Amino acid sequence: MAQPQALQAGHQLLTQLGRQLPGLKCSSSTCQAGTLGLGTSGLRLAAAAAASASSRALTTGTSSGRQNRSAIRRLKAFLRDYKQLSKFRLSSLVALTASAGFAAGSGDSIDYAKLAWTSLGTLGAAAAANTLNQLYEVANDARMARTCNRPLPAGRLGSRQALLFAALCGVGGLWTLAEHTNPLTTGLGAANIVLYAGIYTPLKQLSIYNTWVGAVVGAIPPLMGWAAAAGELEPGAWLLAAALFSWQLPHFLALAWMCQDDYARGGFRMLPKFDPTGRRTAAVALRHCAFLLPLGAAAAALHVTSPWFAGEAALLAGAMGAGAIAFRANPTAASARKLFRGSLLYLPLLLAALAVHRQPNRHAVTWQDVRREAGAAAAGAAALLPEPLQPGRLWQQLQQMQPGLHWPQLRPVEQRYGLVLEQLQGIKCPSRAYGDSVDEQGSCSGSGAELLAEAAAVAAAAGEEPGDDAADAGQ
Ligand SMILES: CC(C)=CCC/C(C)=C/CC/C(C)=C/COP(=O)(O)OP(=O)(O)O
Repeated sequence: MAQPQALQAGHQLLTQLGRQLPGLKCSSSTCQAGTLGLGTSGLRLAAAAAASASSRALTTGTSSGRQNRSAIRRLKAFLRDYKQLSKFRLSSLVALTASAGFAAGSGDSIDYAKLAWTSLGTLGAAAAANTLNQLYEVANDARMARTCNRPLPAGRLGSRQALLFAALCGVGGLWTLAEHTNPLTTGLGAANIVLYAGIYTPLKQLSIYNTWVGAVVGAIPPLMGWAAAAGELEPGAWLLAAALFSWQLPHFLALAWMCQDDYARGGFRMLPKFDPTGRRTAAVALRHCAFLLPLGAAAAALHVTSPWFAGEAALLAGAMGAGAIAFRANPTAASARKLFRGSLLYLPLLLAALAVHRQPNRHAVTWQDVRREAGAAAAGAAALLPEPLQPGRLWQQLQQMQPGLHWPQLRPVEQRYGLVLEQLQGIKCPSRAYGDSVDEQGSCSGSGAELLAEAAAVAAAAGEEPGDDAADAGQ
């Protein structure tokens, strides 16, 4: 019994140590054990306990059990390092904002498989960007208590491993987006890696405006999600991006205020360093909380959400704004921490409210929807339509929209519908392809479902009057 207990004690101490490392406070000045509240003697004690536990295990334990445990420990440490390299929590939050964009940009139904691919691709791209960011900042991170235990400055991973990981995540993420979404989404993902790793990251050491550029980086993932769902960027997408932009300023400025000495040690130029009274920092944070107040009303006005969201979003922004007001009145580490924590609550709550009150995007009919419905309609039509089928009114409308289309002289009718749909794939706005209502400017409205219902009605009419081409033509 003594052996497992001894092992457990050693393991617990090491685990405790491991847990405390990522929780370093940014106010400490070094990355040594003293900052952990354990002290170097505590560290030695932990190491001694672990060593004594393992030596006892050596004498009494079975070697295979020991090997298994040590292999599991190594695997866990390995995974933990790569998780840190990807800034997994931040990358997951980024993927979540892309999912929110996808849901908001979707039509009547959400294509969950595509949503999952979009989130996964975004996660890969964000992990690549975060790894490149850490590769650039090894020396800076080593000087900061908040970041010195990251795998690169701590020496647990080398730059070649990190570069390979960045390449794998980046290529994998962008390939996933290219394969499962569209060029717009993939292009935004690629551009965002360049913006974050190539522009924002060096700018952190050059100008306080890095925070604003970083806010643009954080605003792009919801655009990616929307683009993946709808194939284009509509006003609702820009509204979501604006929300993410404004949210990041109070969030990152509060963090920069709390950790200002640490950032200065790292060589980063953050606004608080040049703002000893905190008035400018607080004013920017407060201004962006104010920008968030009417966000929900704008979303409701654009039919992105129901009007309920207007009230809820205003309440959430008001609560975060109260934190910013308190910070402005008394810019201390404590009031900055409150604002920071408030911002951490704000975003998931806002996204949850958006998901609950989302309204279908009338402009977005996914090709999955169209194909599914067309398949069903075509199957029904095949049973009813007389042969040969002549191009009817619907077809004429489609040709007006897209003059290059040709009528496939093929039977049976399912194939014909299938081929027409194949040709329509290239059209940017699927509902426009259906020609339900297209205004002078070429803006599209209506939905594929409406036209398919019309197709089914025409098919049914043709079935009632076999051979009557006029019915098919809808004339
Ligand atoms: C699709 C894609 C490429 C998305 C990228 C999204 C992304 C990485 C957003 C993060 C935005 C941001 C300013 C983080 C802070 O970085 P920091 O360098 O200040 O953080 P640190 O101080 O913890 O290193």
